[in-house]
Amino acid sequence: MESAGSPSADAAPLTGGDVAAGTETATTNRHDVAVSVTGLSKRFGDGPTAVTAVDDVSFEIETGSIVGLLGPNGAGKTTLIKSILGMVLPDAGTVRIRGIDVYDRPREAYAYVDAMLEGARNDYWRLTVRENLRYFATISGVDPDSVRDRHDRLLTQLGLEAKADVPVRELSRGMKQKVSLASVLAGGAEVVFLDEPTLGLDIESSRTLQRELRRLVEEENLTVILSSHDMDVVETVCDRVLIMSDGAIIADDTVAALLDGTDRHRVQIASRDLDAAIVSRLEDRFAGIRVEPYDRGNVIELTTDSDGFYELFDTLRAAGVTLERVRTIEPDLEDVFVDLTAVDRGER
Ligand SMILES: Nc1ncnc2c1ncn2[C@@H]1O[C@H](COP(=O)(O)OP(=O)(O)OP(=O)(O)O)[C@@H](O)[C@H]1O
Repeated sequence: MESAGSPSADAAPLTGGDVAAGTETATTNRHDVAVSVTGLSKRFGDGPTAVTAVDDVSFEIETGSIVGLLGPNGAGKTTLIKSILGMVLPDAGTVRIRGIDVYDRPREAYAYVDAMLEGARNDYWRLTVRENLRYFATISGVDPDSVRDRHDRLLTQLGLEAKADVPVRELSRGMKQKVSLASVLAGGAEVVFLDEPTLGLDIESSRTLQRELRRLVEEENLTVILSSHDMDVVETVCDRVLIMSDGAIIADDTVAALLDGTDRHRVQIASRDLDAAIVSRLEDRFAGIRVEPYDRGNVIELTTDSDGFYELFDTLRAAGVTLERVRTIEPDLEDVFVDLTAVDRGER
């Protein structure tokens, strides 16, 4: 594992110190910003096959908030998170955690941070659940006896109380996932990175976990950076969303603003006149259309922009289709995501 603490000599110089003065006063005043990333770039390889995984990315994350990181496969999310965590050495850029430059003062900066990557972390399967929490508190530099109340609360909130003294290897996958999350939170980290935290959890466990995250953010000022392909989780739990595409951040806003700003409209239309020929014409024009039988006709559901919306109704009118049932459906984060990433790839 590469470490931010020992940048290799051939790495391009980092721009540490450009953003804040680095004085104690500047550092203290910046504590409302938990994470600050400036001009971060990372390329893999050389020549024509080189990939720019992270391309001059800058953002700040406010203390006591949950920020979702979304993007299609290969967008650069993992590279970005690993660069912030010092597991990948970026070619350029600055990362500060609570005002402390992670490349200049890694020990201090990362003292506040913990992470769960790829949906899990290395819990010790032979140790019990509680022993794991004590172990991870200890390696975070915290006396486990001093955070016993926190551990009790985590065990209760995550439904692990009855399993506290059971070795982790005997637990179900979902339970292990919860132990992973509890371990990340066990040492009192103030900033946590969670990659796919709800992967493999049943709906109930996923909701419990989401509630617990919100509680920790609201009551304990925890800061969470969460990446997930589950849009429902992101929409429900995040204060703000960063959407990445091709190494760049193409949207950075609250969930509400992203939903308000989207030109995506989802509509469901049922008619006995929607026969196979018309459905086929619509399928040629609108990608991702859903079709189900309805009486002698069909019910169709599709998502499109304003122009597509007008075109749809013009087509139906021209074909003499009687609209028996029309239902518009509020766009969700998935619609916004598809819209923005399609525009970025030049597909719309
Ligand atoms: N170690 C590496 N060596 C070479 N290329 C890499 C390496 N790690 C990532 N990449 C490339 O960098 C780009 C971004 O990858 P990254 O894993 O950061 O994306 P991601 O958004 O996390 O994707 P996913 O959602 O699939 O996990 C991809 O083109 C990937 O192939």
